[in-house]
Amino acid sequence: MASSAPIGESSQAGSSSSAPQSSPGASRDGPPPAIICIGMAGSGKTTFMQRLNAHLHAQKQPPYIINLDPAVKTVPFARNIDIRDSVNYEEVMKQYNLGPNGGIMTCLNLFATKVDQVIGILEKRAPSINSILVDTPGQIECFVWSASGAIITDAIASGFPTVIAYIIDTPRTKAPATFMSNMLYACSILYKTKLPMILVFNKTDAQDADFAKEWMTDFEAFQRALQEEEGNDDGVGGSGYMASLLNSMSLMLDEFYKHLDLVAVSAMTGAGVDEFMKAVEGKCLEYEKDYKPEMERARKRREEQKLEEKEKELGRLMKDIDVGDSGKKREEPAVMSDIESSDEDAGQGILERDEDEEMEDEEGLQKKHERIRV
Ligand SMILES: Nc1nc2c(ncn2[C@@H]2O[C@H](COP(=O)(O)OP(=O)(O)OP(=O)(O)O)[C@@H](O)[C@H]2O)c(=O)[nH]1
Repeated sequence: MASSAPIGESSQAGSSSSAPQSSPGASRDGPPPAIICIGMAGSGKTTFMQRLNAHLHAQKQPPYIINLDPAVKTVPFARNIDIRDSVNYEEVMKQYNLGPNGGIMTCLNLFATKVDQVIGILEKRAPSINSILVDTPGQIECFVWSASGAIITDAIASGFPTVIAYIIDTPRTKAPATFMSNMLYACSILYKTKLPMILVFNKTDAQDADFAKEWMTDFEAFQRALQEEEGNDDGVGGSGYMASLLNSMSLMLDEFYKHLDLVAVSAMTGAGVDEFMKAVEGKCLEYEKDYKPEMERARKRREEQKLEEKEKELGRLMKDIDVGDSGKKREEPAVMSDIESSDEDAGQGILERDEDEEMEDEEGLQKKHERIRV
C-alpha cells in the first residue's frame, strides 16, 4: 500500500469572476465541467491538453488539471493534482514485480483508494474554477477497462458534468477498416463509461477530417470506401463472413454516430479548439438531461443492492454466532459499523499542487518520489 505525501492546498486555482461567456464553466450555474481525455497511445492527448490549457489561460479561465498517467516522465503544463505525487510507478513495478501495464494499473488502483480526497478537493475548488481537465494513460485499456479507471471516472462524473474527449490520430485513421476499428473502440468506451462523448479528430494540420465527417453522415459513402479498400465490386468487404461482419458493424456504427459530436482540431496549431469548447457546452447540457438522471438511478439501485447484501451477511453472521457458541449468548453488535472493518488509510494521501510549481526535472521528481514510499 502506498503511503502518502502530505495534503497541500493551492491558493492559485482559476477564478471564475472574470471569466468570458465563451467558457463552458462561466456560462453555467453549478459545478464546472470535467473533460476526460482518452485516446490511443500517440494520438496527441498530452499535446491537446497543453493546447486547451493555453487556450483557457489566454481567456483568463485557467483550468484545474489532473494527471492520471503515472508513467509519464515529463508533463509540459502545470498540474493541480498529479498521480505521480501519490504513487511511484518505478517502485510499484519493482516491488510487485510487474511489467509496464501492470505497473500503471496498480498505480491507478492505489490512487483510486484516495479518490474521495480528490473529489473533496475538487468540491472545495468548484466555486472558483471554470473547468477540470483530466489526462489519462496512453495505455488506454489500463484506464478504460480497469476497475480503478471506472471508480475514478464515476467519482468525477457523480459530482461534475463530465465529458469524454476521445482523441483520434486522424492521419492514422484514413483507411476505412482502421476508421471502423477506432469507432468500435469509441463505441465500447461510450458503453463502458456511459458518459457523453466528443470525437476529437486531432492532427488535422497533417490530414483533414472531411473523410470522417462524410463517413459518419453518409452510410453509402463509407460502404463505397470499404469496397474500394477491399478492391472488389461484389459487395462490401469482399465475400464470406468478412463482408457480412463489416456490413453489420457499419450499420451498427451508423446508429452510434447519432450520439456523438465530431470536432476536427489540431493540437499543434490550435485550429478547432473553439469548436471543441462549444461541443463541451452542448455535451454538458446532455449530461444534465440524460446522463445524470440515469446515473442517479443506477447509483440508487447499487445502494439498495448493497444494503440488501449487507443485511443478508449480517443474518448469516448472527446465525454463525449462535451455532458456533453452543447456545451461549453473545453480546450483539449495536450497529452495522460495529462489525465492519474501518479503513484507517482512507483519509490521507492526495497532494494538491501549487499551480505555480515549476515543471519537474528528473532530479525534482526523484526527490519527490523519495518522500513517497510504496
Ligand atoms: N502534426 C501534428 N502532430 C501532433 C499533433 N498533436 C500531437 N502531435 C504529435 O503526436 C505525437 C504524440 O503526441 P502526444 O501528445 O505525446 O500523444 P499522447 O496521446 O499524449 O501520447 P501517450 O501519452 O504516450 O499515449 C507527438 O510527436 C506530437 O508532437 C497535431 O495536432 N498535429
